[in-house]
Amino acid sequence: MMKIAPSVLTADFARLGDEVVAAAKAGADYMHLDVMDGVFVPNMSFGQDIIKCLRPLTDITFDVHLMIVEPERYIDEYLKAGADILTFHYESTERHDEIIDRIHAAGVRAGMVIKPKTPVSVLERFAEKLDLILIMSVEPGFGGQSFMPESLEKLRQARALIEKTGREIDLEIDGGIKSHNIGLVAEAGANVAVVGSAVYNGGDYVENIRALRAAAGK
Ligand SMILES: O=C(CO)[C@H](O)[C@H](O)COP(=O)(O)O
Ligand SMILES: [Fe+2]
Repeated sequence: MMKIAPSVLTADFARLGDEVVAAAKAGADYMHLDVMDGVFVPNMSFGQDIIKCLRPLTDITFDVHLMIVEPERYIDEYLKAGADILTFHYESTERHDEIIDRIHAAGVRAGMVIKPKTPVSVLERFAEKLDLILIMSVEPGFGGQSFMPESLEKLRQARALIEKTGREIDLEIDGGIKSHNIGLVAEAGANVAVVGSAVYNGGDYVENIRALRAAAGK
């Protein structure tokens, strides 16, 4: 079953709480929260205080995607704010093992994400302890970009890596996912689809999520 993780990046930030609750009620599996610092990516979004305010509004799984340099500086803040899955970029730090261990020590699931130009092979030495692998199918920083088809091969490689571990690891895809390509990413091995604009940019959220799930074909 494909999990749908709406990204609030293109939601109405003036009504952020309502937007999160609406997607959760519309049948989302995870809520994908994109944190950007204006340094790791050329854009800023929101930080731990906003997530802390959203936390009491819903019990949906908070899937936090950190796009910040040296995430080791802020990990504890996001753990306290209520992340259920905390995912950081391979490219953003040199302290990968320490970060994963600190996330696990808080009883939270740890994820690692790679940008489009980073090969899946960098994940090999961490796969044994990751709970989620995230493949970016756009350059991180902005919602509403087009899906990069090269990421299908990376999904296949990441799925093979996950199978080698014999562990249950979510394989998530993020960027440009719509009804017309969600079936392809499902076939390539993704079991979690981040969907920003296809949920929040118009239409009814229940219908948008239902259409994506149907198009995923699983
Ligand atoms: O991490 C992200 C961008 O860096 C977002 O999660 C992603 O872009 C979602 O938006 P859309 O589905 O509109 O592409
Ligand atoms: Fe994201």
